[in-house]
Amino acid sequence: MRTFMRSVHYAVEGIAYAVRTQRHIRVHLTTTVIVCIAAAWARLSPLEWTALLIMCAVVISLEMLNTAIELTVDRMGLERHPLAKAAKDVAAGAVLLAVVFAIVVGILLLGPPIWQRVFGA
Ligand SMILES: Nc1ncnc2c1ncn2[C@@H]1O[C@H](COP(=O)(O)OP(=O)(O)OP(=O)(O)O)[C@@H](O)[C@H]1O
Repeated sequence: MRTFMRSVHYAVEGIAYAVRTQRHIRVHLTTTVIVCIAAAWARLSPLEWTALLIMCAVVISLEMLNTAIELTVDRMGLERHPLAKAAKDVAAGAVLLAVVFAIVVGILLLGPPIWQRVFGA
């Protein structure tokens, strides 16, 4: 149990570090809060909430892994290298893909109910 609590403690330290140092993670967290307010206002079903929350979690988690990869690459050496570039670019690409899919899911789920409530059509 002590080992588990220590692991949780280190994980929370990791989350705090990411939030403190990474502007993109703060942007994703703010977006998640806005999406949750919109989902509550649009009265989404539990299944729709699940899809939205999964997408938010995927984006934030991938952004944190992207940060971990950037830190690891920089720790190995700050000189320019094509493999360092590829590692960082692939990690950034993973975040971008997740963000694009999250936007599509958000529009599909939030678009129609918000449109209906705003324009009554
Ligand atoms: N050591 C390196 N060798 C070659 N190219 C690199 C290296 N470090 C960074 N790059 C290139 O510069 C880009 C930006 O890298 P950087 O480490 O500044 O991350 P970032 O995109 O600014 O991330 P963040 O804003 O989240 O800190 C990388 O995607 C990569 O293309």
